[in-house]
Amino acid sequence: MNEIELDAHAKINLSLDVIRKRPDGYHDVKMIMQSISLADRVTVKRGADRIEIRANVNTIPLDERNIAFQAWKLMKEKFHLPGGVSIHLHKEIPVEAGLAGGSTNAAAVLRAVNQIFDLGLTDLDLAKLGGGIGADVAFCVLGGTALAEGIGEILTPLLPLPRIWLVLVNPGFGVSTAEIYRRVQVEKIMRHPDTDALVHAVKKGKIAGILTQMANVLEEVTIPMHPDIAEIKKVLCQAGLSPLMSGSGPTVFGLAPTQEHAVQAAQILKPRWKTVLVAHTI
Ligand SMILES: C[C@@](CO)(OP(=O)(O)O)[C@H](O)COP(=O)(O)OP(=O)(O)OC[C@H]1O[C@@H](n2ccc(N)nc2=O)[C@H](O)[C@@H]1O
Ligand SMILES: Nc1ncnc2c1ncn2[C@@H]1O[C@H](COP(=O)(O)OP(=O)(O)O)[C@@H](O)[C@H]1O
Repeated sequence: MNEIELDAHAKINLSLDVIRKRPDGYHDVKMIMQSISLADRVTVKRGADRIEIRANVNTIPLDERNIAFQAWKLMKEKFHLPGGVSIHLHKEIPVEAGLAGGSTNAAAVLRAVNQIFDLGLTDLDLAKLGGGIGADVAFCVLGGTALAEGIGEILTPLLPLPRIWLVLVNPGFGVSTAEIYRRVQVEKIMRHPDTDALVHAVKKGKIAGILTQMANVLEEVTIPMHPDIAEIKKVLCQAGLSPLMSGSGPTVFGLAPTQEHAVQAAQILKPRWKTVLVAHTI
């Protein structure tokens, strides 16, 4: 096999708690992660002795700063792979959006290289390798619903949820994850999510329990910097959806009772915000 094309799914955080700042500057977190249907299309092709990255957008770097490049470099060095690859990223996931757009591209490259070079690695092997590239990469390899701890790389898979429809609203500007974590003051966090209660609700597939427990402590940092996010949450609430900021933001997702409800709410929101998408949990 010389070429492989994969869907690289985005994630949302049904909850996000920051526990402490670590001596290495990273933060220990506790989050419930959920893969969603929104996806980039990643094509990896075996090629001459170099790496080439192309994309359908001009908002991401196409050199060694691209996390897909780092994923290939890791695999090439670790497994002494011959030659190079050409990678095409068809981005559908907004950039710097809190949806793990970069991490999921890296995860797709790990999976594709494993198949193209017939390395025989398991998803768990790949997730472990991914943890060395970025905090969210391990989850993006495994996908589904999971409790993430450590810096995000220690994963406990949870039972898949029934399909939940959602509306994603992205205001059209990016947020730097590093900057948001730099500004977090753990001792000043007002409301920590009850992660155990949320895990329980997820295990029971109780959507009502999930809705009441969803919380993201990074909202306390990102929203004062970008009040647009509070406005999006308000409008989603008025449309009958349960809203939460994903990751470090700025994308807000709203859980809808039905697909029709999500589609109708999205129609109302579309004229106002740069990107409004209907998706579902997978
Ligand atoms: C906030 C979350 C929630 O899922 O997602 P996004 O908003 O990025 O999608 C993640 O914790 C983001 O994970 P990811 O985006 O992979 O982080 P990385 O590239 O490894 O780190 C970017 C920077 O964020 C900070 N960082 C990241 C993760 C973490 N647990 N503690 C941190 O302090 C570090 O300063 C790091 O240099
Ligand atoms: N393949 C990629 N796709 C998206 N962003 C990338 C990629 N490679 C590197 N980046 C960089 O990663 C940073 C975070 O982007 P992204 O992963 O989309 O956001 P988030 O961490 O909020 O989910 C941005 O500065 C972006 O330029």
